[in-house]
Amino acid sequence: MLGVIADDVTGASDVALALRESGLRTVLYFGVPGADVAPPGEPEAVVIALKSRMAPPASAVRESLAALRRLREHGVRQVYFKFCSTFDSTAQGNIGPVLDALAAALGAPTVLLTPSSPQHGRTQYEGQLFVNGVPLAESPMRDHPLTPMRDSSLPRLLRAQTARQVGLVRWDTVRGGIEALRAAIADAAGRGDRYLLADALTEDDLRTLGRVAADAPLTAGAAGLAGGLARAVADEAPDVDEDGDPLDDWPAAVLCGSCSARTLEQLDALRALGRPVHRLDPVADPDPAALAGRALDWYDALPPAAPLGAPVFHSSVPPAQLRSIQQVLGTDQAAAVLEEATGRIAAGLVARGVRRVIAAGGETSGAVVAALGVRGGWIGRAAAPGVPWIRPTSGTPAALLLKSGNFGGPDFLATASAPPRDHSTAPHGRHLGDRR
Ligand SMILES: Nc1ncnc2c1ncn2[C@@H]1O[C@H](COP(=O)(O)OP(=O)(O)OP(=O)(O)O)[C@@H](O)[C@H]1O
Ligand SMILES: O=C(O)[C@@H](O)C(=O)CO
Repeated sequence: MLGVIADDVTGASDVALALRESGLRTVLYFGVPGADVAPPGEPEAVVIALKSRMAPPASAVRESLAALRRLREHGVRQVYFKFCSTFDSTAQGNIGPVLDALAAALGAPTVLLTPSSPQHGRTQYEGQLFVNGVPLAESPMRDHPLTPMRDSSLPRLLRAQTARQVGLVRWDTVRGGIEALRAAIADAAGRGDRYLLADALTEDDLRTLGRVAADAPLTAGAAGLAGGLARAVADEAPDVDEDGDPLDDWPAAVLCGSCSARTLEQLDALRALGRPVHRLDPVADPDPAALAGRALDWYDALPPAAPLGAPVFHSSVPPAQLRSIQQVLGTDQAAAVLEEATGRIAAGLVARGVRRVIAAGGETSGAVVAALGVRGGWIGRAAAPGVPWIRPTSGTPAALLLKSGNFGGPDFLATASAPPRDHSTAPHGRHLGDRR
């Protein structure tokens, strides 16, 4: 069984989908499951979603080691550490410190890793990370609210976070095939390299890397290499788990905390459709309970049977406006207020009958999952690459769609939250009663 430790919840659903699509029966947990929780069915992969990306390094390490212990108790011998395909992290971590701790605990002499995820437009070449062909530091990630990425060199980024030796596996070596790659890894290990950042431009490259890492105790990266690894170890055609799929007529709501360029575009598409949109302004109302209360009052006042479509709650603003809000409240305080308010809104919406909760942003989704008390879920159909519907096994009757900030096309949120085709259903479900 393959065990995955993911540093945020949208990343966890992204990697869980990649594993499922590569043929492994996959179960997803939010947070480290209790010792008494046995995985349902007979999964071939277990993903544990942490919310450790932005945590202080010491607690990210503690949480990751707790996840590792639980995975080992479930019989996992091979571990994948899932971090963001845009290497979201600070100079202190948490990718380096978590890798150091996992590698030590698993006795992994060298660790192969890459954030490359071509299906999401992320590629690594000569150690540089590209986002849709643009160097990371020139992509919209340079304006990320919590982890602005201002360097595209992966070796430099990782070296700032670990004392261990970082090496590079160049693309021509990867293209040279399995044997050349194995020899290059052995050479690098002989030179003392502990982390090997592997160039990868295509799914084929990731499959080659996956085959070489198929027996390694620890591998790391984004969903791309996890898929390559899964394809190397899976021996059956992909299974499809219908249990994760919500019905199209379940009342939906959209909650956006991501300020990514793509999420802003998706919000514009929702506005263009005339969807009811409510903005959360943490400066006007820095008390999360009051901010959430006002949002739910707005929802309660919407005309129940008008075909307005799913309501949208968001705090997403363009970079300049974001900076001025952060200057007033402080970055962490603004995020904390908004995340708590968003969680409260999600819980209030589910209590009012919403059964499809669509959240944009990893931290935001983490807050939603925590507020709904969801501990685990089955992976359903993909609404977009890397974005599966999740059917929780506990905590809420609602299906969840947890979208990484940058994922999905411009119409993704509109399509995913589309009202049922026949408009006889109430737009946000207060007449629908209990579903399925
Ligand atoms: N108007 C705002 N002012 C200040 N902070 C905000 C504002 N809107 C959102 N935020 C915060 O910015 C952070 C956005 O991070 P989040 O992980 O949710 O999105 P993302 O980084 O775009 O997504 P991903 O991690 O999936 O790529 C959250 O902590 C959110 O609360
Ligand atoms: O790898 C990615 O880009 C995503 O799965 C993610 O982690 C965003 O938070």
